[in-house]
Amino acid sequence: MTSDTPAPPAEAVTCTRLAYAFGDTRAVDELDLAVREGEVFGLLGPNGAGKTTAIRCITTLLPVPAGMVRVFGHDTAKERMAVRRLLGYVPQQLSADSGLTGRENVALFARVFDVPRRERAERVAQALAAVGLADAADRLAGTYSGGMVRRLELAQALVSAPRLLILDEPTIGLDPIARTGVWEHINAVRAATGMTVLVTTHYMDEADQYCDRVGLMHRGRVRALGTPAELRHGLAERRGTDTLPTLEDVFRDVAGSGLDSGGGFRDVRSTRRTAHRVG
Ligand SMILES: Nc1ncnc2c1ncn2[C@@H]1O[C@H](COP(=O)(O)OP(=O)(O)OP(=O)(O)O)[C@@H](O)[C@H]1O
Repeated sequence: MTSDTPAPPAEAVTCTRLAYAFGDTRAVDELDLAVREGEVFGLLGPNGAGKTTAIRCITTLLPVPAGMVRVFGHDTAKERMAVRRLLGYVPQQLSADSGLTGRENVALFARVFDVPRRERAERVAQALAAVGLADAADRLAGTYSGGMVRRLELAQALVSAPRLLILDEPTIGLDPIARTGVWEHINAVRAATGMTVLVTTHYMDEADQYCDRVGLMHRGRVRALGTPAELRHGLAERRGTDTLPTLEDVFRDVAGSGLDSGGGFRDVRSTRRTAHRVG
């Protein structure tokens, strides 16, 4: 490569033929995926597509029985601790404690992730401010709204200053205003730090609006990959239509009839009801 050729973006996450099965269920089926450094990448799919299982392999919470996963070049099977130090993870399950204040919750994560003691108080305050919770920091998390709880969990993941932030369904169960609030804070932090964000969602409209690129996952594999605009224009061209299809149309096109039997997007009943569970 000559010196004036720009280097291709480094890969934050690389999955090569990643497979994971629960008994006879192939949750992840030879998945190939590359997330570029600095992008917001959306892994989209209906319930059961294999998104959470893939994410758990990437975070090292599940082993990699077949294939390979690398995070910033580190093999998750061989360098588990190195990988864990690079990432912040907000799981679908509640990770905040209702009996602690927002500040105490974030401080707990700062201790677990070995943030140096002398920096802790400032880093905790910065993480809370980054998600708009500075004023509510000393209230019990049990008094927070669903959107505030999600932002608190975001602060918990951010306090270790990760290079890769992984969010599993960050807006599930939230009302539209709270969903927008969560995304605005994710974007602001990304813009300020340049961190890579890998997010799973089944909300196609959010992915369209907030993700740089998306991978449409169905039955354990990514079936289409690109920017939301590329995928939508690609389908319009294939159909020879002037009306721009939605990302959900694209998904239905690549998943075919299998989508209806496997669960669509509109009938997803899964609501996290975060505030209720914290309270
Ligand atoms: N612990 C488990 N034991 C058995 N089967 C599982 C387990 N976890 C997931 N599965 C199955 O693996 C497949 C993929 O599930 P996964 O949770 O990864 O999908 P998902 O796309 O994240 O869906 P959701 O949005 O509902 O979380 C599904 O068929 C699911 O039923």
